[in-house]
Amino acid sequence: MLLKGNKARFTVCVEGNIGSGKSTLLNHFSKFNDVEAFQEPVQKWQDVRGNNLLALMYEDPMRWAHTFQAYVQMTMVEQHLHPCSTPVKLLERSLYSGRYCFVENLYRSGKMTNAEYTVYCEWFKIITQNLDVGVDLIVYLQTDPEVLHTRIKERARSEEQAIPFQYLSDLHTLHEEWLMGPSSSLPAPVLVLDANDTLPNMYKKFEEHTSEILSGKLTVCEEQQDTYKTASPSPVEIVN
Ligand SMILES: Nc1ncnc2c1ncn2[C@@H]1O[C@H](COP(=O)(O)OP(=O)(O)OP(=O)(O)O)[C@@H](O)[C@H]1O
Ligand SMILES: Nc1nc(=O)c2ncn([C@H]3C[C@H](O)[C@@H](CO)O3)c2[nH]1
Repeated sequence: MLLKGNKARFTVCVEGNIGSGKSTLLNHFSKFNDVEAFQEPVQKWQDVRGNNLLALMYEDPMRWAHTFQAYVQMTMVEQHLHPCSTPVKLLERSLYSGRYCFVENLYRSGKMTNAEYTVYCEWFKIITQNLDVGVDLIVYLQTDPEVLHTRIKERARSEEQAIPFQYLSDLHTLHEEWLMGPSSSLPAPVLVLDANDTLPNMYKKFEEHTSEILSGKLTVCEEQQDTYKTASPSPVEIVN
C-alpha cells in the first residue's frame, strides 16, 4: 500500500537489454540525495522458497516461463508501489519491459502458450489500469547484441552463461520495437543513450544528462548525439 506523502515526484525507469549497463547507471545516480534507486529484484527470483526461478526459466522455458513471468510481474508491482521518500524514484526495468520485451519474446518464440500469454496480459491490463504504476521518464540504454554477448560472458552470472546470441538479438528487436517504434504502448517519454560506449564515456553521458534524468526537463539541441522520443500520452516539457 503506497503511504500518502511517500510518493516520489518523478519516477524514472532504466530500460535496456541484458548487460546494457542498467545497474551501472543506477549505482551512479544512487549517490544523489534526491534519488532512491531500486535495483531489479533478481535475488528474489533466484530464491523463491529455495526455488531458483530464473535458472528454471532459462533451463526449461516451456515449463517455467509463465511461472517466472508471473513472479517477476508481482515483484515489479512491489517495486512500482514501494514508498519512496525522495523526490526521484529510479527503477531498474519496469512492469512494461516485462510485458513488451520478455513476455512478448517468449510468446513469439513459442515458449509461452496462448492461454498463458492471455492470462498474463489480462493481469498486466488490470494492474496498469487500477494501480499507481506510472512512470515519468524512460532512459533507454541502447546497445548492440554483439556488445552484450561479451559483457554477459565477462560478468559471468551463472544462469546466463548458456544464453544464445539469438535470444539477445530477439530481445534487442523487441526493445527497439517498443521504445523506438510508434509510441502506442509507451508509458512515458524516452531518453535514448547509446550504451555501446566505454564505461568512462558512459559516466560522461550520465553527467551530461543528469538534469534530464533527475527532473524530466529534456534539453533538446541540434548537436545532441542522443535522441529523445516523446510519448504522445505523456508529453514532457522540452527545455531548449
Ligand atoms: N559501457 C560499458 N562498457 C563495458 N562494460 C560495461 C559497460 N556497462 C556495463 N558493463 C559491464 O557489463 C556487465 C553488465 O553491466 P550491468 O550489470 O550494469 O548491466 P545490466 O543492464 O544491469 O545487466 P542485467 O540486465 O543483467 O541486470 C557488468 O560486468 C558491467 O561492469
Ligand atoms: N524472461 C525474463 N523476463 C523478465 O521479465 C525479465 N527481467 C529480467 N530478466 C532476466 C534478464 C537477466 O538474465 C536477469 C537480470 O535482468 O533477469 C528477465 N527474464
